[in-house]
Amino acid sequence: MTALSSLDGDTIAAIATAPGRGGVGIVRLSGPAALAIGEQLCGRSLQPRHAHFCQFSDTDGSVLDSGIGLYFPAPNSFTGECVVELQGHGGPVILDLIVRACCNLGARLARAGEFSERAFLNDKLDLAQAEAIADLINSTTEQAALSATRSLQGAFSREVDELAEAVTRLRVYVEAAIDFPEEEIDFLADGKVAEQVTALQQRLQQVLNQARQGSLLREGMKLVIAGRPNAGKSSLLNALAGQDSAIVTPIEGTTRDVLREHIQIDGMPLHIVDTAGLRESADVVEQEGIRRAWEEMATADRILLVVDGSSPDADIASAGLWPEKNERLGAELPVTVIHNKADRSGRKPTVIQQGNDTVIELSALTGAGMDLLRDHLKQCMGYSDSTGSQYSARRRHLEALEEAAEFLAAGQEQLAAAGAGELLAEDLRHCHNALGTITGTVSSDELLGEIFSSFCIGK
Ligand SMILES: Nc1nc2c(c(=O)[nH]1)N(C=O)[C@@H](CNc1ccc(C(=O)N[C@@H](CCC(=O)O)C(=O)O)cc1)CN2
Repeated sequence: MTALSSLDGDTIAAIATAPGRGGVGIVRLSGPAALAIGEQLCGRSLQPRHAHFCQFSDTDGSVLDSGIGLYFPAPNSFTGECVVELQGHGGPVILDLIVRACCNLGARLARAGEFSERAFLNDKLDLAQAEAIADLINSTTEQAALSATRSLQGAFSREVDELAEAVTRLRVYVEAAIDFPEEEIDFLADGKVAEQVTALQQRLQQVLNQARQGSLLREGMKLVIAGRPNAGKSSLLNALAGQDSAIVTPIEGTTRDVLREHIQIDGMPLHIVDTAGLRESADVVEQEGIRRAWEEMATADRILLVVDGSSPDADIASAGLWPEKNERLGAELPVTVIHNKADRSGRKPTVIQQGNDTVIELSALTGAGMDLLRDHLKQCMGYSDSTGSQYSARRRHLEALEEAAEFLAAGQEQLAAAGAGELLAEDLRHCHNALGTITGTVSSDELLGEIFSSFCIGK
């Protein structure tokens, strides 16, 4: 882990614009010596927040480039430190020369994410906002980009902070009640503490639902297509992807390895994995493909179990996989059974709810029923394109929210079972800490290192 959780007083430099060629390229300096280095390079004094056109000169006086010098005095800058931008021409060689000149004057090369990390450590951004910067830069759909912008502007952090404050208020009340042991039970009942915990749980659930949607936009849903050979798995992949990415033949066992496709359904990113047909096989290559199929299923957000619906034993064929599935992956798997080949079975495209299982009749060949499947997948993931996501979120945030919810539930149980204020107070404290890891009021060097080192250099 290289990232530091404290500021080291160094002045850092890096190219802030994308690698490669562009009209303009920016070298950014941040730290106490940024102004001195910037003024030396620009050969003139820099007024705060003024764009100065100047020649950027090396230490030996030779002109490297001409461009704009821009000075943001601390603390009113992106990092909260003294920042100087040298906006030159966007060529990789010339920008490297400018960075090198900065380093010759006392700056050092910035690590990945170090500008954002400094902005975080100087309280310019909280952790969720800093993560939103990376998510904005890396977003692949319009929806994902706009929700990352909302997170960057603090929409998600505000919700989390409000929750954390409400948890603290309640904890303070409960702790005060503990200080009066003989009246504790009354205090807890009078304050309607149980009701307040329930209200908190509901609010947390709302934030969690929003965050799930936001995380989905970033991470995408993993959909694994599985089933017996020749059920039409690859045709289903092609129908979803809208192109012939999988080789479809009538020969059993055509897909021997896993095939991956990335698509989006109304802005919801989907990682589709097509797998080898599940059957007993003596062929070692096929066996390996089948082993990988099970491996992919174990980490799926949803499995589409494809069955040849035109075969008289369609139901048996799907049921036939279950003992094996339960044995290998456990019973709690998100599965949708696809009765494919509706064009041959003559059944109408429909969605049927069978207990916990959903069965969809469709034809990957003609496309009949594919819309039902797409709607079903959006529904499964709680994705609605009409509302869009209010903000972006990461898996890390979901885990923290889930942990916070578990502590609230545990606290609620303590209260119901024993009216025990102390245990509730302790659960509320843990709940608060879990929420704090989202915005970074609670963080470790390790977590910060992990987050910022995955940013690009110059960010
Ligand atoms: N040229 C340039 N463009 C850029 C950036 C940059 O660093 N340089 N950004 C880099 O990511 C993004 C914009 N983000 C920024 C965030 C804060 C401040 C800043 O100076 N904040 C001060 C002053 C605020 C004010 O005057 O209202 C502050 O917060 O105190 C600048 C850029 C995108 N565009």
